[in-house]
Amino acid sequence: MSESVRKMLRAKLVVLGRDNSGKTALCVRFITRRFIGEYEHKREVTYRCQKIVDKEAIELEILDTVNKECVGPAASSLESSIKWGDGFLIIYSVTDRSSFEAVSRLKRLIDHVKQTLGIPTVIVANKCDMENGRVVRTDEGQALASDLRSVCFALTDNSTAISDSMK
Ligand SMILES: Nc1nc2c(ncn2[C@@H]2O[C@H](COP(=O)(O)OP(=O)(O)OP(=O)(O)O)[C@@H](O)[C@H]2O)c(=O)[nH]1
Repeated sequence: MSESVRKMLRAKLVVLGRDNSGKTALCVRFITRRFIGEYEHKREVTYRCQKIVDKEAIELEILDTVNKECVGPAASSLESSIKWGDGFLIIYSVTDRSSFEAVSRLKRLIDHVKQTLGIPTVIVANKCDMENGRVVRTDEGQALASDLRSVCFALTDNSTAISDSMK
């Protein structure tokens, strides 16, 4: 098939994680390549953008969720978001242990809803610039990612490192 008629690949990504872990900051940074301090935090937003992945253009839809618990009234909304997604980013803050503990629960829910263990999931350790406030060690993040058969990235959303890793 010629390049011009070839359909563009599409993927739907869902960004999950506890409140204040940095989901929106990460999405905004990914889309705009800038760290922006002021933005709408408490709203679920779907971003659309095109990126080049492995030399191929891909149209991404990125769902930035608001914090939803795996149990209780918000659970069905969380499950709907998971059903919608093709791939997942689970983000925690290295300064907040409860956000780290939420990662396993979210990953288990993804596996349960998708009924398979092979769903692409990346775990993101965020706020690595806040070394003084760190309560989750790097090796804990790596061990968890390995337990959950996921990839783990350490990021800080307001450094240049992220823009390089996310180009
Ligand atoms: N120092 C530092 N602050 C960050 C980083 N990422 C996000 N923040 C800040 O952390 C706060 C929470 O970030 P958000 O992106 O709103 O977090 P969220 O997960 O979307 O939060 P909810 O909307 O409550 O679910 C904001 O004040 C951000 O500016 C980071 O890498 N380093």
